[in-house]
Amino acid sequence: MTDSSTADTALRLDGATIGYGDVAIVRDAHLTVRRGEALAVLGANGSGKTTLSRGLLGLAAVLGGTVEVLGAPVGRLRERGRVGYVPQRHTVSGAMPATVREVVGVGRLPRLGLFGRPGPRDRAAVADAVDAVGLADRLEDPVASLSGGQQRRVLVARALAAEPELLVMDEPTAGVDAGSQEALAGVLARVSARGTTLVVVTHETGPLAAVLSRAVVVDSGRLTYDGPLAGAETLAGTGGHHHPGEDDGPLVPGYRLDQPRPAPDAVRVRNGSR
Ligand SMILES: Nc1ncnc2c1ncn2[C@@H]1O[C@H](COP(=O)(O)OP(=O)(O)OP(=O)(O)O)[C@@H](O)[C@H]1O
Repeated sequence: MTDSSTADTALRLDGATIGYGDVAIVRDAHLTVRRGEALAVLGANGSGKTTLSRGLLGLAAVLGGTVEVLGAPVGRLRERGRVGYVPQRHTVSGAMPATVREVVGVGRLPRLGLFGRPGPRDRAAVADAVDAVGLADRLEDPVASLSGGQQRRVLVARALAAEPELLVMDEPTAGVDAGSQEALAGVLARVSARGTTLVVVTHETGPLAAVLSRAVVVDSGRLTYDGPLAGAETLAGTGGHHHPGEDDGPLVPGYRLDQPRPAPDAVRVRNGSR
């Protein structure tokens, strides 16, 4: 528990257990994120990172404790545009005959009133979002004609178009070409500088290390680290039993946990589906 006032708090998890149906994946998580922070969520494959991020959006169930987002219990936030989401491994369907402007325009819909029509401010927000991800010259192009990395940038722009106060991104750099990774890092730096709170689930902090100041590590559904990004390297994926010098490589910068790793000497925390 902290003394942070609600107005300064973007996220508050208090003993939060998050999962699907009645299966708990993330257990007893305590976390307070102030507005404007840029948080990395690190951890091995299957540790529960995505589930944690989906819990912030009401896409996974809160089975215990509380999850508050922008001052309201998750799911109770009335203006949906205040929270943006870029889901995992998602590119725009190649079959979708839509232009970049159209796809990004969809992201603006939560900000339009009921029966609302886009006005100049909405059009400017869409153009700004596309500009921010470096695709202004592709505005009228079919998204299907873009590379995978560019399509991910379109999805980031779609989330930015609503001018969210909190932006949750799941593996934004995974499978993205180097040019797009650099562009994304620049976008996130600018968005963060504007005061938007960022939560970025990632396997590889390298491309975004300059943007992400704080990290939590999820290990078998438990938060095992919360602190500076640089300090996460001794804990992520090892349940806190890492010994310096072990041959499992640094996490930061350029850390990857998707490669086979030697088992830590201590028994890992039970992989909990309960
Ligand atoms: N919709 C679902 N229903 C039930 N269980 C699920 C569901 N989605 C994920 N899980 C389970 O939750 C656990 C954690 O998965 P999650 O996707 O949150 O991990 P992750 O850390 O994001 O992994 P990755 O890095 O591989 O994406 C896994 O055991 C997975 O099988």
